Amino acid sequence: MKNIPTLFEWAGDMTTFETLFDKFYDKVLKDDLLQELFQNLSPEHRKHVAHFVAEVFGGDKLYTNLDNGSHSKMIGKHIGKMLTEEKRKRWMALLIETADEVGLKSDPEFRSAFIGYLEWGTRIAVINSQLTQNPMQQEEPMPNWGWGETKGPYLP
Ligand code: HEM
Repeated sequence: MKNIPTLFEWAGDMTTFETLFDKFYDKVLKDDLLQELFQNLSPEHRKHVAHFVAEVFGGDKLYTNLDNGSHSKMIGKHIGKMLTEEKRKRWMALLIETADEVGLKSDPEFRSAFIGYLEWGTRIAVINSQLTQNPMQQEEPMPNWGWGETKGPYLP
């Protein structure tokens, strides 16, 4: 395959990501374990997370350019939150459930990369949430996530 699409292109467009996180945070706000953590956040929170993940997957840089975010700012949001493994697992479970419900691409290659990123990102969030100061420099670049070992999209 000559032009390998980014994970963002393979998944769809910005609406794909915004819909995924919109439905996800609807669930989070009804969840016994996670509700408290998220109940006072602004309505923009879900859009920011959608933009962040879309940008990491190779989409337009809306988190950086529209939301005035950066990798360091995102890391900073988790500092001191004292997230637990139980909460991380619930966050993952609800997002994967939502992905199926909204019909996010479900081919093995895409889901492998998607889950790989979520495992990485959520575990880092838990680690950083135990800290009292942000360890990341402001100028650190955003992460880029690709297809990984599967090397590309599913080809029938
Ligand atoms: C891949 C994993 C994750 C990504 C990409 C991510 C992304 C983000 C981003 C971009 C923000 C900032 C939103 C804004 O600017 O409004 C944020 C904030 C937040 N995240 Fe995460 N997050 C992840 C995992 C988690 C997990 C596992 C939890 C909890 C179980 C969590 C809890 C929070 C909370 C509570 C905030 C808001 C903090 C505040 O503004 O007071 N995150 N996250």
